[in-house]
Amino acid sequence: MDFQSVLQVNNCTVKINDTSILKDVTFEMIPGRITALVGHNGAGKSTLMKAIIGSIEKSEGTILINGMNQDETFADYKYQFSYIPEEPLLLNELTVFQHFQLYQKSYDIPDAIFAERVNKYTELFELMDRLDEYPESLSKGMRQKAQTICALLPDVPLLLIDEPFMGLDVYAGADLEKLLCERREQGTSILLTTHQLDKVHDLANDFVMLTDGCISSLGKIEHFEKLDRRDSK
Ligand SMILES: Nc1ncnc2c1ncn2[C@@H]1O[C@H](COP(=O)(O)OP(=O)(O)OP(=O)(O)O)[C@@H](O)[C@H]1O
Repeated sequence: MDFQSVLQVNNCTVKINDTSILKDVTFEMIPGRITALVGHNGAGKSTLMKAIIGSIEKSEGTILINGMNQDETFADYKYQFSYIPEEPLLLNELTVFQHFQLYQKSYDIPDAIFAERVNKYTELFELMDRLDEYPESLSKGMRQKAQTICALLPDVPLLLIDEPFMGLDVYAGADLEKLLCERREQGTSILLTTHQLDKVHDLANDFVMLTDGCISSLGKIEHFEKLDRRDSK
């Protein structure tokens, strides 16, 4: 086992209704880098994200974060990552601030760090005046911002982000980009999906390309630049 990898996905197959959506997927991420998961619509990117967070069952393979096996130590495994889904998954009965508190409790975030990050991120994403509101009164972009802040509150080794810039205005997108770079400098590894190839080039160190549920290529971002761009749409 290679403990230098923050994420190891080994020979993963995921089936939905007997159809293989992911087929024998194997790749790893080394710490402190941003990896872009790219591929056309329906290639299996979100399914792979869901397999990593454990919300979809694999039929074969293993997934390890920091050497912790998803199938053996799930309680510890889940503290190794936070996840921003493509569509915000907020709870109707909790206010924005209560969502933040839920993350504080789940990840044992010390009060001082929690207060500092809530202030910093809500100011940055202009949610300061929305803390006591429920998700239904927020716009989609605001819900996405609240969800993004939740995932950025803990210090986790691995951040998983499905379409991070979807629904964010250009200012919020640029702020998020800066925050992700800041986190990478602090040693966090980030796996993100995006169709925005300019972002892939600006942000990522590595790429993994999925084609029809299989990895069709992977490597350093410099090599992605040499690929035919039509392959990644
Ligand atoms: N719950 C489901 N039931 C049946 N098929 C599904 C289900 N979820 C995903 N699929 C199928 O799995 C394949 C991969 O879907 P997935 O959402 O992972 O792709 P994606 O690469 O994230 O696409 P996009 O870029 O459009 O977000 C698609 O063919 C999709 O129809």
